[in-house]
Parts: sequence; structure tokens; C-alpha cells
Amino acid sequence: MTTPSIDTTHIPPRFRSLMLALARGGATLAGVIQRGDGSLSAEVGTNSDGDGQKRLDVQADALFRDALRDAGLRWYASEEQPAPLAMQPGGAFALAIDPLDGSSNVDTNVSIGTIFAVYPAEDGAEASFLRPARDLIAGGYIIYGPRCCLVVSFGQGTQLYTLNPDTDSFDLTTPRVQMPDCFFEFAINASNYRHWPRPIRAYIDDCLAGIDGPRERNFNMRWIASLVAEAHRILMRGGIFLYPSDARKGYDKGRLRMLYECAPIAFVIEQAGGRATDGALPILDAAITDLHGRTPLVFGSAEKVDRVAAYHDLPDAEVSALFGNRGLFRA
Ligand SMILES: O=P(O)(O)OC[C@H]1O[C@](O)(COP(=O)(O)O)[C@@H](O)[C@@H]1O
Ligand SMILES: [Mg+2]
Ligand SMILES: [Mg+2]
Repeated sequence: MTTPSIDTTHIPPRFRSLMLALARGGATLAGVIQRGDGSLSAEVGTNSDGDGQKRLDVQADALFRDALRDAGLRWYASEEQPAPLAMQPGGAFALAIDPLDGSSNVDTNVSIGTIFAVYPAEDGAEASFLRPARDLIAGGYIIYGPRCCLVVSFGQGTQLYTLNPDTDSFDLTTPRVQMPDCFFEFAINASNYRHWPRPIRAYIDDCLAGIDGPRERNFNMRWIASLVAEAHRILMRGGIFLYPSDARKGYDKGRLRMLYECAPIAFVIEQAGGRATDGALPILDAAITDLHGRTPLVFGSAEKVDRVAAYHDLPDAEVSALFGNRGLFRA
């Protein structure tokens, strides 16, 4: 059996052993998912956030912790752990991870992923993670789909690697991903429509009105319930993703976690020419104030994300108007 690896030619030297460890973890987890033991989706507990944990959530967390043991990490913070874990005392990095994203899809064989964010390690765990999101020095995700891919940015563009099943190595397939900025597709969990804030409802109303509405064109809609899969599709062909805050209990800042999900996704999207906000302000301009804190998330093609922000600036009467009467947003 070969040891999984990654082509390190375009990886800055200081990140190479970290990326090799992530690639090893990712390729191993891809194998676990492919073998598809039926018990992977069994509920085994709840994490400190109160989210149900599946066997695969717990297994993925243990697998990455183990793979990253000698990778130069000082701190390891996981969505599945109540507090950061100390790793190597002299380690240069603090890594935050959502080991298994999209876990509601485990038993349906729909794409799932892993999301990671890397910060410079400080002496304290909290100081390493509770800081401006823009302090991120690397971030990305692994998608376990029909192809297993690793997408990463070190702050100079976004790179895409694809796992070669013959060699167990992640080969560099796109050295600089450029997100297309023109695809008329939106992704949102529309079952929450009645709970959304009015600017989000107005934006989606106008998309749904299609050619007859102020946008004067038809839109398509997707919802996979797997942030990584949604991010990858948008990175490849454009569009927009929204997980806004809503009026349900516990959703006043949406669902997605700033540290483990939103900041690293915002980083790769920005580095590929897209935009990521909380609906109005850039995600990366905010500070991370709570290890498990959440934030609304809107990302995708820059023009579409900016348009969502503009709906937040509309006068109340305009945002409440039926699309037919909302005059400011003709395509
Ligand atoms: O079920 P909902 O409310 O549509 O939420 C789906 C979102 O929740 C998530 O599954 C949350 O991630 P986890 O699976 O890591 O908890 C995202 O991947 C996805 O975008
Ligand atoms: Mg997740
Ligand atoms: Mg998760």
C-alpha cells in the first residue's frame, strides 16, 4: 500500500509537512467513505454545540488529529471538540477544522467534505484562534465526491488538487482557480423562507420572479446541504450561496461556524476572485470572538454578493414591496 501524498511543488516550503499530513488524512477518510460501512451515519452523541454527532464525525476528527500529530501544529481546534487541544509545544501553526462537513448526507452518498483554517500559533490557544479572521495564513477544504479534491489557498490564489486513485497522490490540477462570475444559480435552504430577514426574502423573490421580475432573467436553484459541495460548485461555475440569520430559535446568526467553516471558505473564495460576506460586510473583516460562534454567510460571484448587500441598504418601503413594484433593481 502506498502512503497518500500531495504534489508539493506549488506549496510554500513552510506548509509542506502540514499539507502532506492533511492529504494523508483526506485520502484515508476518502477510503473510509468509499467503503461505506453502513454504521457511519449512526448517531453516537452530541458535540458541545448541541449538534448530533454521527460515527463518521467522530471518526474523521480522530483521523485528522492523528494524521496531524507531527505536522508542526501547536493547537488543534475542532468543531467536534469543546476546546482546542495542545499538540506539539514548538509547533508554528494553529489549525481549526470541521472534520466532516455535510454530515446529514453521510447515508445518502452525496458529496461531503472537510474544511480547515490555519493561523500562526500564539502561546495561548484562545489567542491563536480568537483574532481577526484575516490573520488566516492558509485555508481550504477537501471534497469527497465522485472525485476527491483538495482546494487550498496560502494567500496567493487558490489551488486545486485531485486525488489520483492509482497513486494515492493529490495532483495539482488547477494552479490558480478563477471563479466564473456569471452563472445565474443560487443556493439557499428555501424551506426557511418565512423565517428570513426581509432583504434576503426580497433578493430571493426577485430571483424567483425570473424574466418577469426586476432581474429580467431566469435563475436556477440548488441546495445540497453540504457547504463544501456548494462551495466547490460555485468555485467551478459561479453563482451564489446564502445561509442567512433567521427567526428560528438559535439561528440569529445563521447556522454556519465562523472559525471552522465561514472564514476558510471565504478565504478560498476571495482568493479565487469571488466575495464572501455576512450579507453586508466581508467575513474576513470580522473578528472571531467565540470558538464555536456562528455567522450568516453569503458568498459567490462578486457582483451577486454585492447585490445582496445592496438589498440591505434599500429603504424599508422598497424592500417590502412586491417585486413588481421594486424599481431599483432592474437587471
Ligand atoms: O440542514 P440545513 O439547515 O440546510 O444546513 C445545511 C448546512 O449545514 C451543514 O451541514 C453544517 O455542517 P456540519 O455537517 O459540519 O454540521 C453545512 O454543510 C450545510 O451547508
Ligand atoms: Mg460543517
Ligand atoms: Mg461537521
